[in-house]
Amino acid sequence: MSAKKNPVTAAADKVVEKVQDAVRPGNEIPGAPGSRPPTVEEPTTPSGPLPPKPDQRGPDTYGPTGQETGVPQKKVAQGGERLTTAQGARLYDTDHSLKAGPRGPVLLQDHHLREKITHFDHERIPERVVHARGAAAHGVFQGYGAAEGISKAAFLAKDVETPVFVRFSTVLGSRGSADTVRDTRGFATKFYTTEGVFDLVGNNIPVFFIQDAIKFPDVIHAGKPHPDREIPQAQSAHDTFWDFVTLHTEATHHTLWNMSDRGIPRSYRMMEGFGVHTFRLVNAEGATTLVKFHWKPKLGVHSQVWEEAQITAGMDPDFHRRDLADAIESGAHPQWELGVQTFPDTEDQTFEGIDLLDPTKIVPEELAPVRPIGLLTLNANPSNYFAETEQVAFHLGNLVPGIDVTNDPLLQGRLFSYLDTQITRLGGPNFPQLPVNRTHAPVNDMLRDGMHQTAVHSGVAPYRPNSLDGGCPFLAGADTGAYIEVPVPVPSAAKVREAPVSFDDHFSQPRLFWLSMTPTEREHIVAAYTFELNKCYETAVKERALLVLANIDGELCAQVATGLGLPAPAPTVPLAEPQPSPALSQLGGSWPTDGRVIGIVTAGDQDLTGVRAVRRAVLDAGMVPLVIAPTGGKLDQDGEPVTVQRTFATARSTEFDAVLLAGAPAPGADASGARDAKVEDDTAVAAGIDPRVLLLITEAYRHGKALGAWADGADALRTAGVAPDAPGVVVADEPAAALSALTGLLARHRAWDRFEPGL
Ligand code: HEM
Repeated sequence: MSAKKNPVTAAADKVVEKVQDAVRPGNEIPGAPGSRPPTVEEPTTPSGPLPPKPDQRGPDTYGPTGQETGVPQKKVAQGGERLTTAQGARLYDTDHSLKAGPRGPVLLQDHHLREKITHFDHERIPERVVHARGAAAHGVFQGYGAAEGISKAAFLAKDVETPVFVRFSTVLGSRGSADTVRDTRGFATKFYTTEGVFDLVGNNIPVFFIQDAIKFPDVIHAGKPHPDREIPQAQSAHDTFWDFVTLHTEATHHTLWNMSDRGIPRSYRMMEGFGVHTFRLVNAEGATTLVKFHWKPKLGVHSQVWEEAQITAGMDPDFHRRDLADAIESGAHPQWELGVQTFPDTEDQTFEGIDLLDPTKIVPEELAPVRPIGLLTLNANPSNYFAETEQVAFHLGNLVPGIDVTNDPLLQGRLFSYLDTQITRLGGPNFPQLPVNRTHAPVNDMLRDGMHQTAVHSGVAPYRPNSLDGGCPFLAGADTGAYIEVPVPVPSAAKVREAPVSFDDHFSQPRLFWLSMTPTEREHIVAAYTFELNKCYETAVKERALLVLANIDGELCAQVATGLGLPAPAPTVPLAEPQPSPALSQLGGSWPTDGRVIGIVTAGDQDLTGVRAVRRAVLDAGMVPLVIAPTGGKLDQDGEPVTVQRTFATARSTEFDAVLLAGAPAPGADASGARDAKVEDDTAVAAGIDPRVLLLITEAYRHGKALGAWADGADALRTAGVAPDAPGVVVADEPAAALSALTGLLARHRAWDRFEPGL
C-alpha cells in the first residue's frame, strides 16, 4: 500500500519537477519564459564583451566595443549566470506570483514579487530641471602644455592624459523629447584629473540669456511649456518665451544665436562648445590671466536646415544620440581642441571695451585669437544610460588648482545651483560616490552619513583637529597641491541690487553677429524668427519682438515684419557699427568627413558588384554606408550577399549626409528589381521611379545635400528632375569616381549655391 503524500511535500516535489524539467512541449524558444534555463556550465551566450568587428560597421551590426570605460561595472542578470534576487538568493521562477493554487489569490509572503515590483516602482528619478535630455560619452583629454605659462593645472601639462566624461544636451525639452529641436545645446565635460574633478559646464552658444543668476528661474519658466496645458514641448516657439526675451532685452544676443543655424546642429560632433563666462587661470608663480574657454570641433561646425530638423524630429527623435553613439562605435571618434582666449587680469576686467563679466558678450576671435591647449577625443559609449548619462552630476564649483572663477554674477549663482539641485535629483548628498561622479584623486574627507552613503568610514572623530583617531588628517599648502582661491581684492562698495552700467548695452553685439553672417545664414535667421513669432498668439509680443529686431538691423526687422504681416518699427537706439567677425560664420571651408552617413540606393539585385565596392570604399574613408533597397534582408546575385540596412519604407533623406544612386528603382520593385504589375496605374509609375525614392532624392536636393549616381542611378536623378550638372550633383561612369567626387562635395557640408531660401 502506498502512503498518501503530505500536501506540502507534494507541492515541493512539483517545484523540483518544474526546475528539473522547465521546458513545456512547444515552448522551446531560446530565452522565452518556460524554456530551459541556461546553466553556468553551458552558457548559451558569451558573457564577456564581444570583440569589435570593424568589417561590420553600420548601425545594424554594431556590437559592444569591449572598451575599458574606467567605470566599475556591476554585473547584473548576465547571460550564462543564474538569476538571483537582490540579496543573492537563486530563483527558479520569475514569471509567476506565489498563489494559493494556480487560480487562487496572490500571497503577501511572495518576497520575490514584492522585491521586483517595489524596485520597479522606484526606478525613475526626477529628470534635470533643465538639460533633461542628453547623450554622453567617455573619452580622454590630452594637454598640449601650451597653457603651462598661465595655469598650473596638472591636466593641462604637455602629454598628460586625463579620462573625461562628456554630456551633450538640449535645454528646454523633457527627457523623452526630440533631439533636433531649435534650442541651445549643453556641452558639459568632467575631467577626472589627478588633482580632483574639474567640470567645464558649457553650451554650444557663447553667450547667455541673462546677466544675473537671480533671473534663471524666470527665463526657464518662460522657455518651458506653458503651465496650463504643458505645451509646446522642447521649443521656444511660443508666447511666454518671446514675452520674456523681448521684455528682458539682454536676452537678444542669445536669442539671435538660437535663431541662427547654431540652434539646429547637424550633430553633437559638429558643435563648438563655450565656457561662456570669463574664468581666472593661475600659474605656478601665482600670476593670473582671465580666459574664455572654447571647444573647436575637428569636423567643423555644421547644422541641419529647419525643414530637415523638423522631419528628423518625427522620423528619428534620437537622431543626435544615435549619431554620437554610432560614430564612436564605428571608430570615427569625435575630437575637439580646447582653446582659450586670454585677457590681462586688469582691475576693470574689460578687454577692448568689452565687459568680461557680462555673460551676454563675446570677445571676437579677431581681437583675441583662440589658443589651442589640448585635445579631447570621445572613444567609448556609456554601457548603461541611467548609471552614467543620467546620474552624472556636473558642478561649476568642481575646480582644480590653477583654475578659479570671476565675479560674473551669472557664474556666481551657478556655483550655488548645481550642487543644490543634485541633492534632490540624486537623492541626498552622497552622489559624488556614484561611479560616474567619483574622483580619480584620493579622497580623505570628513563628510559622513546621509542618504545612500556607500562608504564604511572607520574612526570616531570626523572633525579636526582631533586627538582620538591615531593622528588626524593634515592640511595641504600651495606647494602640496591645495586648492587656494586667488586673493582677489573685493572693491569696497555699498550693498546694492544693481548691475554695472556696461551691462545696459543689449544690441551692439547682436548687430555684430548679424553683420558677420553670410547671406545664406541671414536667410535662415529671418526664416527662424518668422516661424517662431508666427507661432505666438499675442500681437503685442510680436510687435515688441519687431522693436527688438529694429535695434539689431533694419533689413532683418523689415523681412520678419513682412512674414508676420505687421509694420516694421523704427529703432529706438542708435545702431552700432561694429567690425564684423568672420569667425562667427560657420559656412565655408573644407572639413573631414569622418562618420558622415552615405545612403546607397539600389534597385535590387542588379549591379551588386558596384554597390559592394562603393560600400567598402565608404567604410575605408571612415564614413558609414547604409544600403537602401526595395525590401530588407540580403541582396544576393553572386554568392557574396550585401546586407540591406534601410528599405524604401524606412529610409528618409534626413538620415543621410549624401545619397548615392546605383539604380533607378521602379515603383513596387522587389529585391530582384522586378516591378509589381499591380501598381502600373500609379502616377509615379508614369515617372518610372518608386515614389519613396523620388522623395528621398528631391528632399536631399532641396536641403542642399550632395547627390551622386552611376549606371541607372543617373536615370533616377533625371526622373526626379535633378540636372546632372547642378551644383552638388555628380554623375559618373563608375562607382569609385562617383564616390570620390561626392566626398569632395561632402567636405563642404552642403551645396549652398543651390540652397532654396525659406528652408
Ligand atoms: C552660462 C550659463 C549656463 C550654462 C552654459 C549652463 C549649462 C548647463 C549644462 C550644460 C547643463 C547640463 C549638465 C548635464 O549635462 O548634466 C546644465 C544644467 C543645469 N543648469 Fe545650467 N547653465 C547655465 C546657466 C545656469 C544658471 C544661471 C543656473 C542657475 C542659477 C543653472 C542651473 C542649472 C541646473 C539646475 C541644471 C541641472 C543640473 C542637474 O540636474 O544636474 N544654469 N547647465
